[in-house]
Order: sequence, then C-alpha cells, then structure tokens
Amino acid sequence: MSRVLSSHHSRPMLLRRIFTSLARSHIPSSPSRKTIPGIRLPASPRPGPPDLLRCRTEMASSACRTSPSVPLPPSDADKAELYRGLETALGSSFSSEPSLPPPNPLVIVISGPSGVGKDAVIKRLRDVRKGLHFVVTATSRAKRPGEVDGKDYYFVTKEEFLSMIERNELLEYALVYGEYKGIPKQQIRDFMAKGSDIVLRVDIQGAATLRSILGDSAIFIFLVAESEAALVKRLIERKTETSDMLLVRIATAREEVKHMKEFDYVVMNAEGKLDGAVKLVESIIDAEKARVLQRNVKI
Ligand SMILES: Nc1ncnc2c1ncn2[C@@H]1O[C@H](COP(=O)(O)OP(=O)(O)OP(=O)(O)O)[C@@H](O)[C@H]1O
Repeated sequence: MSRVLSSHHSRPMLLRRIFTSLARSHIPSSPSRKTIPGIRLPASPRPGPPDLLRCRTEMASSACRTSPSVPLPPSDADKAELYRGLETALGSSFSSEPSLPPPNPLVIVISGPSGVGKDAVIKRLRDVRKGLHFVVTATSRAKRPGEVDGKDYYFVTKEEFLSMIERNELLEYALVYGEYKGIPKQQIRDFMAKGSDIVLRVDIQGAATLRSILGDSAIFIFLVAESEAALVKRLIERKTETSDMLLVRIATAREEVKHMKEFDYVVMNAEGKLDGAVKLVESIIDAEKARVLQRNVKI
C-alpha cells in the first residue's frame, strides 16, 4: 500500500479509485448470482435503484447531492416511519429471510494415544454441549458388569457382526484382541438427518481409516498430554492396566504422536485442565459452524 501512495497520484484520487474498484468487485452485476456448492451465501442483496448504487462510489458527484425521487423522512422521524421510508426509497421491502442457511451437521473425530483423556473429554463434552450425538459403537465382545446395551455399546454376537459387515452397514470396523468393534452408518445418518453433530471416539488407526473414507469432510482432533511423562503418570494412576499392558500402550503412544500432522486440530489436555481442553474443542466446533465453505459429510 505504501508503494502505491508514494506514486505520482494524489491521495484522495487514489482512495477514490481503490474504493470504486472494491465497490465494483462487491456489487453484483445482475440479481442472479451463481451459487457455489458447499458455500453458504447470504441471501442475495436486492439491488437498489442504480443511481443509489452509483452514489456509493461517487459520493462527490452532483447527482448524488440531489434529493432522491421519493423524499425520505427526517432522521429524527419515528423509527417505524424511517424504516418504511427507507423501504420506499429503495423500491422494495426489507427481507426477514435468515441471512444464512443452517450450517451442515459436523462429524467430529476425537482421537489420541491411550490414556490421553479421550473418554474424559467426551464425557465432559456430553455434559456441557447440546446438539451433539456421541456414536455408540457396535461390538461382539461380552457385556461387562455395569455396561448398558445401546448406551456403552451395541452388544451383538459375532455372527450378527459379520452379517453387518456383509450388508455394508459399518462405516469402519476393526478386530481388536479377537473381538469386533465397528461404527454403524445408520445411526450417524439418523442423527445427522435430525441436525445433530456427530462425535466419534477412535484410536489413531481408526482415525486413519476414517480419514481415508471421509477425507476432509470430517473434522479430526488429536488430543495430547502436556508431555510423555504426564501421559505415563496418568495411565499409571488410572490403574486399569498391568505393567505389560502399560509398556505396550506407552510404546504405541510414542509411535502414535508422529501421526499428529494427519489431523486438523491438536488439543492439549493438560493435568487438571480438562475444562480447558473441552472449551477448546467447543471453540473448534463453533469456528467450524462459521465456515463459509462448509464441510459436507456423505455417509
Ligand atoms: N486433564 C486431566 N487431568 C487429570 N487427569 C485426567 C485428565 N484427563 C483425563 N484424566 C484421567 O486420565 C486417565 C485416562 O483418561 P481416559 O480414560 O479418558 O483416556 P483415554 O484416552 O480414553 O484412554 P484409552 O484410550 O486407554 O481408553 C483417566 O483416569 C482420567 O480420569
């Protein structure tokens, strides 16, 4: 900009030129605007009388200093009268149509190494955020005491699981320690149809598979602890693994952290700062809702 201002043009003239060219690039040349798939465009502004549009860029011209054909109420007029007067001057009533269509439902994949706090973050998110559906995974493993069918998992037999695979009913599935786990597609479709955002909790391998299926249409969030040492302490304190299992999980976590760059966002879940991590996830959701170019998941 400073290079432009130091040229031989006078400053007011340059400003007028810049303003004119900006205005030209923003004012639709015809009322029918092309729509771009995936982009939420506000309702097309109704073009006003051409002389008013010209006045936006040519404030100094004599035509703009003359009164409009329909006299406007004075600025201190009653609000309703001023509103109606402006409508009359512009030649059409003001639209009450929403400025934007509702945003597309999101699919949010939350992943990260074992012990990083995926369950903890999701549990808190469930408490603080409405409009999210937390996908219930189908599994062939036996129900453990306290687990509820349809809440913790959908418990099915191995035969039922295999026929779900055959009928292509699963978005992604894996055989983990001899038991099947998979994500039912219909559940996601049903909740997306109701306008809910979908949250999926998967391990790093599952996230890689989902990325290959969903590409950039879903949002991938990688949770990390503040350090490897903090992650190890958290896993030890959880007291759910034997030493051998801990060793495998920690060695795996070392490899998994290398996959962070394949994700869209990284969220730190630091010791005692669970709420901060959840807030950041919420901010990501809010920002995604405000995207002009909306993600569009097809399942
Ligand atoms: N911010 C935090 N501060 C302190 N403790 C935490 C925090 N987040 C989670 N934890 C604790 O760390 C342990 C591991 O968390 P969690 O079970 O949610 O991890 P996970 O990623 O779901 O693990 P896995 O993949 O092995 O199931 C739990 O005991 C949990 O209560």
